[in-house]
Amino acid sequence: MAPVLDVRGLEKTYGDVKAVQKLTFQVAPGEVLGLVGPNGAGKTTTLRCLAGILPPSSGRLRVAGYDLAAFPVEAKHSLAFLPDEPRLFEYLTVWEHLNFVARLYGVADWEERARALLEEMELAGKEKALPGELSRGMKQKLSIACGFLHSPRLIILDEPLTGLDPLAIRRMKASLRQRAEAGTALVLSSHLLPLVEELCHRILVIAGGRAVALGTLAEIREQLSGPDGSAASLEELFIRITSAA
Ligand SMILES: Nc1ncnc2c1ncn2[C@@H]1O[C@H](COP(=O)(O)OP(=O)(O)OP(=O)(O)O)[C@@H](O)[C@H]1O
Repeated sequence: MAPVLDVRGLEKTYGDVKAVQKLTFQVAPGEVLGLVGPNGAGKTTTLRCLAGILPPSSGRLRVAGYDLAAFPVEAKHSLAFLPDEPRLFEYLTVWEHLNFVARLYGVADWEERARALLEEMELAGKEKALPGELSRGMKQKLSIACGFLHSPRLIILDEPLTGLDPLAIRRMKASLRQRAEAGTALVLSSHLLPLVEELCHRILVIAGGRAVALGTLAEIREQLSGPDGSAASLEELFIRITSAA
């Protein structure tokens, strides 16, 4: 099956800082890839490049078969990027946000979808609220609803559960799982390693901008810990890998 996301030799430098170096990986339809690494490892930079927000210094990115540099509109139409800090329009209500996103992406049956998403995100009844009247978690949920509205083939999430309460976390995990089961590819970055362990099919560990491990948790365990580490948690492996790197 053709990958939804194909990353070849991605590099990003800021002046003298090599934030991301030679990253190559693919994400298949229905697959959830977890991106983990210590502070400053290059996770946000990688996600911003994948979303077409930051131009890479070198390398090639394809989303749903479209080269992100050559066909940015088509590639971006196929993805949603959900940053860790929800970015909303101060003077648009919840409903107007969804309407605006629907018009940007040309979603014909948006009202029906928007209603279902507001139910899913527990925002029903908040249609007329402005962002200033929403809690931090509600803003996060609205941002996620906007990202899901055009049914993207690739969803990129930076720390998706920040600010959500325990019940909302459980629901969000179920929402992400459902979308993956329906064939959406997901890339999520998080420091919450139990979440990554629970949701992700494969894990990419980066440190100092470089990939230091890529595979299923079982494969990473086998590569790194040898026979004695067969039960090592992702947290233990993470500490071993990133200390060595
Ligand atoms: N706009 C920028 N200008 C210069 N350097 C930057 C910029 N953004 C990030 N960097 C540098 O790039 C490197 C990677 O940063 P990045 O934010 O991608 O890391 P991260 O893995 O997301 O970290 P964290 O877990 O702390 O969020 C760091 O050395 C950081 O200082």
